[in-house]
Amino acid sequence: MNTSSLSNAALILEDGNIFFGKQIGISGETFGEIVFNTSMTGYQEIITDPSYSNQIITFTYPHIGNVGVNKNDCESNIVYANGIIIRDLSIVSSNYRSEGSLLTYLKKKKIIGISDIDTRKLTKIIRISGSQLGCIIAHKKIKISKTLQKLKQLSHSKKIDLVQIVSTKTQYTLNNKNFKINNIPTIKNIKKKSKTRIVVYDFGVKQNILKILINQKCHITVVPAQTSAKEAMKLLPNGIFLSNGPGDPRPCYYAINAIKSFLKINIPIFGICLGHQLLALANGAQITKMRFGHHGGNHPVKELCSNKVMITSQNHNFTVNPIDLPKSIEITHISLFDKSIQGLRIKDKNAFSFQGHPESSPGPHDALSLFENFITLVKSCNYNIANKGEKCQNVPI
Ligand SMILES: NC(=O)CC[C@H](N)C(=O)O
Repeated sequence: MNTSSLSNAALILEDGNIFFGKQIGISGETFGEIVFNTSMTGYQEIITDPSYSNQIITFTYPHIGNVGVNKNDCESNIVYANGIIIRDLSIVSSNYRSEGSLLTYLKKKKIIGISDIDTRKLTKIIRISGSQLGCIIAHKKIKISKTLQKLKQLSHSKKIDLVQIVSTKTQYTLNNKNFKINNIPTIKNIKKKSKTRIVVYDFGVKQNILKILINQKCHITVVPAQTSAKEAMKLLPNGIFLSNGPGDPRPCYYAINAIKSFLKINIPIFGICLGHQLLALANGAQITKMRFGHHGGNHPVKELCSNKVMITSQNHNFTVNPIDLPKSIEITHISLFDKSIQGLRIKDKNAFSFQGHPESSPGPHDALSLFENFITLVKSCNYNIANKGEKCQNVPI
């Protein structure tokens, strides 16, 4: 198909809408679920967040690339997003921390993107129709009917468990030598005496979560998503952290089983985003897909016990269904945008979770105190802490 001389790329949506624009990144074709992110800053953290695996991100903020890219702002070494869609790519990277341009970075990471399209119009389409699949074609041979056919096939294909793809394949430990820890908000009220042993379930964990835990003097062991509770308990953890991650949490039966075991022995648990959804599933709640999800840095969330409102960073397409919520679950936070569940606590257990991103990166730090709550809970439970002369003992699971 012949497009205008300025266009060398197209975005084709499942519903037949087509946008012509300019290729950014490498040439080729890429498919994925189109989501829009409303953050005004933090494009590098967003594209490297493993939770965006298999998705194509539209940035509603019109100028992307202004501050370039740098090593420290990556949420992983891989760009997990399947593609990016922007209005204007900045040709100048103007920031003292910049180590290169976004364009060069996209090419290096072999990412396909499109610029110079009406992202406001695209966002309105997604808001009305709900999430849909799309394809960026970044070469001259744009074959619309063939692409539409492939999009139809994809929308009917079996959903894959993305967590197993992005999770670490091997267990590893971390300390503060592993990170150049700067720009990490410090939580003030934590006593930094003894190391707290945390097992982090990596469902697609963001680096900033690990940095914050390490900054709180935690000794961290990151384990693959499929690690059984028995294996994890051999590490004598004082607490379990359930990370964020991509896709639908419902196929992650292995993690749901492990969480059920952790709940039985009542070890402290904190879950973020996908981790929150898995904790809910382990307690018998239902998960549903949202119309177009929450992706942005300005989502108001109310803590129900205090009526305090915090502005939070969010990135999710699924949510805990409030209908027929099991009695064991207490809702602790709700979204002031759509009243969806944003936080929960398991009654009579040392387990709680948050749907948004208290680690931010990018986004506001209002919910950071949830990490403080976790560390305080872990310290007060003394799980796997030996008294003088005793050895740590695990409760058999
Ligand atoms: N950031 C996340 O952990 C996302 C969780 C889940 N994949 C969702 O889209 O709802």
